[in-house]
Amino acid sequence: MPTSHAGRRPTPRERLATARLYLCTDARRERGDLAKFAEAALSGGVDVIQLRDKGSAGERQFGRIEAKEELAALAELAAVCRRHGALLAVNDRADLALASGADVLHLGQGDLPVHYARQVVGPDVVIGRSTGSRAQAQLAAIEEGVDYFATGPVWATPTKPGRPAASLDLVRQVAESQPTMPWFAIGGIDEERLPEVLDAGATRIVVVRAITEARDPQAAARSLADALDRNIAAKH
Ligand SMILES: Cc1ncc(COP(=O)(O)OP(=O)(O)O)c(N)n1
Ligand SMILES: Cc1nc(C(=O)O)sc1CCOP(=O)(O)O
Ligand SMILES: [Mg+2]
Repeated sequence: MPTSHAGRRPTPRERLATARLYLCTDARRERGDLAKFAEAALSGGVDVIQLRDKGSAGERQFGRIEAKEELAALAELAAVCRRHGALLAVNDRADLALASGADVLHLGQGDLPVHYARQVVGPDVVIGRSTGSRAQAQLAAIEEGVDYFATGPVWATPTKPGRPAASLDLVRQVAESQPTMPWFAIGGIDEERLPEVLDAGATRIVVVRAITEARDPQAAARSLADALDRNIAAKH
């Protein structure tokens, strides 16, 4: 547990300030190995883990996760995150962020407006925003109550079907606008493509398949985290 902030546990916002690798995962209902998977990903260097379970079309089909099951999965993740000093994020639902004691609530463009979400989760929970264009990113960067934003999809991705690629140009534009809040590139990013994202000016990324579908999630997270660290070190 990091205790560099005058011996006390750093706040979610303080931990966000240094976060560079953000993972979204489903509840792994098919495999039943959520805690083990999260342990591997966090050991590999993931800073933020978001539960994002919209259902799956695997061998056994799962619909979108229900609230009670989502809370149980969040409790499993919370225990692992606590051990690693990592941030736990809830997707879409302010009520579940409050109920689970999560550190982060991530809101899309169609989700609850931020000022209502803030009333539900309180002042200390980090709130993130999805953006898919330069205009949305510019708004999010100054939106009251928002602590970080994600921008993409950089490449079209089966994880978010039907969403056309925003391209590396969006990453370049956002980087050039020098937002003062943390921002992450998302969508189609893996170890192979990471150098292009970093060249375009991102220093933080969100991934799904690059870790959830890796044969060795810990090694996959480690490779991404190391590359992000090298990039940050080269900029100083
Ligand atoms: C960190 C992060 N960034 C973007 C998203 C996408 O959010 P949204 O646009 O609301 O889409 P869904 O994930 O809800 O399908 C995210 N979840 N997390
Ligand atoms: C959940 C999500 N949101 C996106 C956005 O652009 O807002 S792209 C995305 C999926 C990213 O998955 P992968 O790393 O497997 O490509
Ligand atoms: Mg959403």
